[in-house]
Amino acid sequence: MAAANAFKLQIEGMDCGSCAAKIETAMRRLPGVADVEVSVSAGFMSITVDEDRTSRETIKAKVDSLGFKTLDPSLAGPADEHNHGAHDGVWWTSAKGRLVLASGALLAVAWGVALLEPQWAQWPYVVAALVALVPVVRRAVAGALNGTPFSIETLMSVAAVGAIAIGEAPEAAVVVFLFALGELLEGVAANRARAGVKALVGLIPRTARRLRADGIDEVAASELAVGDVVLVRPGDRVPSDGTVAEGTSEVNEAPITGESRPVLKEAGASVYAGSINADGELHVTITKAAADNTIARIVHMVEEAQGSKAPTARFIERFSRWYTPAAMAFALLVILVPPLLAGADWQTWIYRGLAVLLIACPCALVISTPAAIASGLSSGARRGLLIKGGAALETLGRVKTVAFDKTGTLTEGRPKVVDVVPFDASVEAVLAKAAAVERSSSHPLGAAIIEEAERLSLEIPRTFGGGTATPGKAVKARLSSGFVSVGSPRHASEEGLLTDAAAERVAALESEGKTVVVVSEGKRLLGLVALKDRPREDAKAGLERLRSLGLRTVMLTGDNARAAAVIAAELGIEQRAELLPAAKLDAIGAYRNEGPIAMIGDGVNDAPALAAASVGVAMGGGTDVALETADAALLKDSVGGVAELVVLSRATLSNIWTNVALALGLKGAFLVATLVGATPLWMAILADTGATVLVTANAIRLLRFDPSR
Ligand SMILES: Nc1ncnc2c1ncn2[C@@H]1O[C@H](COP(=O)(O)OP(=O)(O)OP(=O)(O)O)[C@@H](O)[C@H]1O
Ligand SMILES: [Zn+2]
Repeated sequence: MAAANAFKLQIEGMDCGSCAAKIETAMRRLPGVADVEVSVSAGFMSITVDEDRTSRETIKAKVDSLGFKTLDPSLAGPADEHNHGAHDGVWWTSAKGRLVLASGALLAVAWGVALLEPQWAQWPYVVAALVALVPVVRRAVAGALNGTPFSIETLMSVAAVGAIAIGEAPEAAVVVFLFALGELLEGVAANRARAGVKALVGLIPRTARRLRADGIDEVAASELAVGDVVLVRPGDRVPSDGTVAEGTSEVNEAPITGESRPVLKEAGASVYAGSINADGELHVTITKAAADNTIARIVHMVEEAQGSKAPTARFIERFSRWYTPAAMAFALLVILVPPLLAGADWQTWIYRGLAVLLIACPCALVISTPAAIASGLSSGARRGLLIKGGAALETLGRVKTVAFDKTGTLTEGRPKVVDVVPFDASVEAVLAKAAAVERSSSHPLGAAIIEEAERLSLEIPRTFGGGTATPGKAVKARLSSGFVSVGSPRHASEEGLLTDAAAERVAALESEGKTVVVVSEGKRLLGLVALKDRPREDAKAGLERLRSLGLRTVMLTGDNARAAAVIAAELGIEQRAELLPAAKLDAIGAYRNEGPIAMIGDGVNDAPALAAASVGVAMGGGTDVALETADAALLKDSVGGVAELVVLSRATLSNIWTNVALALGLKGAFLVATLVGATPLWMAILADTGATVLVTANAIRLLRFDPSR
């Protein structure tokens, strides 16, 4: 069976960003490899390969031969089982850590020998340099054999061997030690970011109290099955996603939404694994197995997102591909030109050329972007701002216009019936027939009508065959008395159903900010139902903050123009109303021509609009739809979260540029200093290792960044 298989390998030891390119190049040279993507920040490789042509073992052996270590996540157990990746142990237990220790110790010994017996000192330094150099040279050779001759390791090997050759062994030893130290540090930012998100899973309790007919079992939370009922006492964390079967309590959902404000939960409400039950006892019916819990999926999504490369990261990777050979060529010129053309001293210029090689090392530059993005995504996830990749994050940071859907986004999405105006039927008949038709619709207006009919204990008639909905217009179904349609006044007047008197009533209701639907049977107008939705509590403040960020805000709605104008005026936002679904897409397209646009919707009936925008953001407290549909999701129901998303994305972008400037600036300064002979070799490596430290520290700052201020 010839099967192209896609699988993932966890890879340990990828700290310098160019490692990814090196592995990808080597993989593409293997037979049967269709697709490969390596993520340094997430520490894994996704590969699609025909396993008849190249086996999984060969692939692993190949990756290992390049100087990394592979772990098979499918062998390591499910993702939530403390599969904390390679870097969880203390640093000195890792291969890189041990190398740093060994190389540092040898360096110290050599230094001691130099103090006591200066004439012997050269040799201990050579040993110290070679020991730390062996793994580097091995990786350089493996890279060269697999299609990446110009790697960071090549730069390093040439520089160190060259230094030993010209009798500068002490400097060579310090340089390889600092290089090893830099490599150890390079993973720190990404690891901190990864650990920050993983910690969320740690909030799920390990055990649960499962209710049985005759008592309570204490079971592992991972063993809970859908349908089990568990007891959650005050102070306990919810062990798995579920719905409240019994009891009332305030629950803190901070692990999901990032907002530690108690939410009242009653029978029927959903609760999420990891949230804390504050005051009452709850019986919760489990609806998700451990691996499908919302919080586990969020962590998984963030890890995937950290793995996908942002455009800037791709650019820098491509850049470093020609950068390294160019740097080597430049170093060669530095060595050759002054002695040959100006008769300068060879020893001096070889020394300076080698320093140029070290300065040219691109590690700091290569990690500048992924380190910042990993931190930014992680920081967001812990505040209920879920961004599904570096590309979405970059777009969010550049957005010019923010468009909002009205229902369920700017408003609470729970409209209430406020007036029923009967024409050719009783109030009860209008509501009951409308409710019957709306049963086949998922529209919030429909839900409100059904709720009102039920509140009045009306008998809702039966329908024959399903209903048919015309999105943005109406929904229709057949009752025993005939075809009943519930729809927008505009649709009704197109159908010639609206009398002048009715149209006047509609206009009057609409200018009070209400949404009116027309209920008709055949060609007979039965009546009108007016509904009203409330703006979200923080809608006004949230929009103001967006405008203070220099963004244009606009509300796009299918609702009537009068009601839209009333709400828009209240919130202070531009509006476009009576947009049929296709017209919404056109409007988004038009804004998009002027610059990147973000569309915010509830993800339920506006998925096409979210997809049409430069970046789609779904808002809806941890619902599945919100999680799956868009490029980003707000896990808290707040308009203010949109501004936080933009602020966080902008901060991440500027963090990236600070990193790039730090890396390039430091290199530039060292380059000048070296050419005029002011920098010794061992200091030249600081141009890269030092920059790596600065870049890492700067990226980590994002983890503590608070976008709500
Ligand atoms: N199931 C339905 N029942 C009654 N009226 C409907 C239904 N579906 C659509 N309509 C009518 O069409 C209009 C536009 O609907 P549409 O779904 O496009 O917008 P919306 O969801 O109400 O508002 P927004 O676009 O802000 O989310 C509604 O205001 C209503 O008058
Ligand atoms: Zn480097």
